Amino acid sequence: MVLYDLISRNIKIKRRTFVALGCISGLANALVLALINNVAENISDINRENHILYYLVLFSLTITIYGLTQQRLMTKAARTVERAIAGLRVELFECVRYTELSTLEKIGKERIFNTLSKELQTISQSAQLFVIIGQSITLVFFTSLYIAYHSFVAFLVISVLIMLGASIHRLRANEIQKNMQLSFESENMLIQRLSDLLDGFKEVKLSVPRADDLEHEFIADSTRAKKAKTTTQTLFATDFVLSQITFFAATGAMVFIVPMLSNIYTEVVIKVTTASLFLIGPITSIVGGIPIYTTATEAANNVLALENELKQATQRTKQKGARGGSTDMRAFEEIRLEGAYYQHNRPAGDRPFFVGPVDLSIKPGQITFITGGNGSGKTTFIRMLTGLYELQGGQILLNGRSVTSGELDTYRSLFTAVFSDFHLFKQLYGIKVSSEQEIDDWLVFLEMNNKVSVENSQFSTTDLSTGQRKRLALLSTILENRPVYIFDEWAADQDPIFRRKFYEQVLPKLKARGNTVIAITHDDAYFHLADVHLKMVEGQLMEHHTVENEGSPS
Ligand SMILES: Nc1ncnc2c1ncn2[C@@H]1O[C@H](COP(=O)(O)OP(=O)(O)OP(=O)(O)O)[C@@H](O)[C@H]1O
Repeated sequence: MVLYDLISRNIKIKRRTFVALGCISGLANALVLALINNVAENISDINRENHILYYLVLFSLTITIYGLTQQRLMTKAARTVERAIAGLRVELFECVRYTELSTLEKIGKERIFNTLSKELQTISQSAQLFVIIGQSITLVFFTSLYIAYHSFVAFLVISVLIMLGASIHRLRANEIQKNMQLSFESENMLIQRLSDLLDGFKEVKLSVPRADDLEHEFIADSTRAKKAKTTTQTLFATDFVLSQITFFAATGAMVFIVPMLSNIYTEVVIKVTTASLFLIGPITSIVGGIPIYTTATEAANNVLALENELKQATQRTKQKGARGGSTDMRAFEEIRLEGAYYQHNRPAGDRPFFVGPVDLSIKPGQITFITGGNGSGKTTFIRMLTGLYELQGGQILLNGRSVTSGELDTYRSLFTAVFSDFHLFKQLYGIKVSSEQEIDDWLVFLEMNNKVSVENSQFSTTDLSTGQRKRLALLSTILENRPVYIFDEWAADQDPIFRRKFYEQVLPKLKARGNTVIAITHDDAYFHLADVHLKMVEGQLMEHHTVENEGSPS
């Protein structure tokens, strides 16, 4: 049911149309049986009375009706499921988009990739199965009616045995579900190992022990996935065989048991036996479809679980209706942190790392440098300041007014950043450029005009050195023209000449434009260019003294 609920959540399923088409197709299918039985039984009479053409036309008509309704049913089901999947995909994308960074870090990108690709695909592949199972159930229903019409005892016997077969699967549903969950988790790990291999390809190529170890872990995860899947498939295979045996028992019962329980004629025995044999197709479809249905149900559970986790963090922001992108923040008078605090929880036994409490005031047009040792908390602090991490204590005041969690999206649109682990978007998403000339001028200024051009809001290439890619990331932020610029060790990958240009020309240009700059840097040769110089030591902002007597952290 969870699968049906997920699919029908956002789209209106025309249940009546499906039921009507299913009934017509199932009935047509059962009629084929009745016709064949009838013609076989009365073939000599039919031939004598020249009625064979009549039956042939009826037979052709029945299979035509079956073909048309079945085709329509399958197309409709595929369309419905694909529409639902398309909606779900966008919904999940939106959930990820609106979720908080800390939630994303907790969930892990492997699970998101796996759910958005494989799990949705599994659900999509189950579309035709719904039709086949639904239609098979209809067929079993009509054939059972046909049997009941000829012998109620035969109907009872076959019903009991079919129910017995169905209950075999239910008995082991929990074990199947447990193994499926195990294989989903192992597959998430496999994606992580594969990312390690691809993202860290160079490092892996350089170290045989690392490559061996990685492969060893990959094989272990793969074996775990294989075991879980094999166990599931074995359970399904056993179920299938047991169900088939039950079914053969039902057919056998038609000739061995039913005549003993009731006084029926030979031709009735033949009819109910033929009918029960006719059930083999639909029952095989139903039993054979159970693994796909169960896999799809499990996939639906995984989609829902991920969505719930994402929504818990997202709902609050969305409900309050704040959307950063739609608000154009061009100016601020002061950003003030009061007692700002954030704590990273770490595995049991490890001491949590916290930054704060931080008290700080940032004024427009100020250039602030932040220095500090590795792991001292600079990046965490920047994430707190920019609203990427929601504060666990204290508050952010924008122009004297406290920023609520619902306003974080709007608040975040004050900032643009090139992080140390920056991502260069090939397309300039969400950036409106006033003129092509502006881009060309900046490309010349950043000494990138001979390497890259921008056409249709896209960089002609991003296959560049890290330093060059960083210059393009810088260009993107410049074109965004947000009030506050964050640079996390931006100049670290630049040659000395461009490094100088960054500190002595880019930063002053931004300042002249009225932009505020907060840069994490260790380039002590340029410390004198900062208005404010802060130092992070073990999560505490220290030695925050002014450099040129302009602006000071409070
Ligand atoms: N997502 C996280 N979960 C748990 N701990 C984290 C997380 N991110 C950072 N930390 C821990 O917080 C501490 C501070 O990390 P942070 O990245 O803020 O330091 P940093 O000063 O920017 O370091 P670096 O100069 O090396 O980039 C580190 O000890 C790190 O292990």
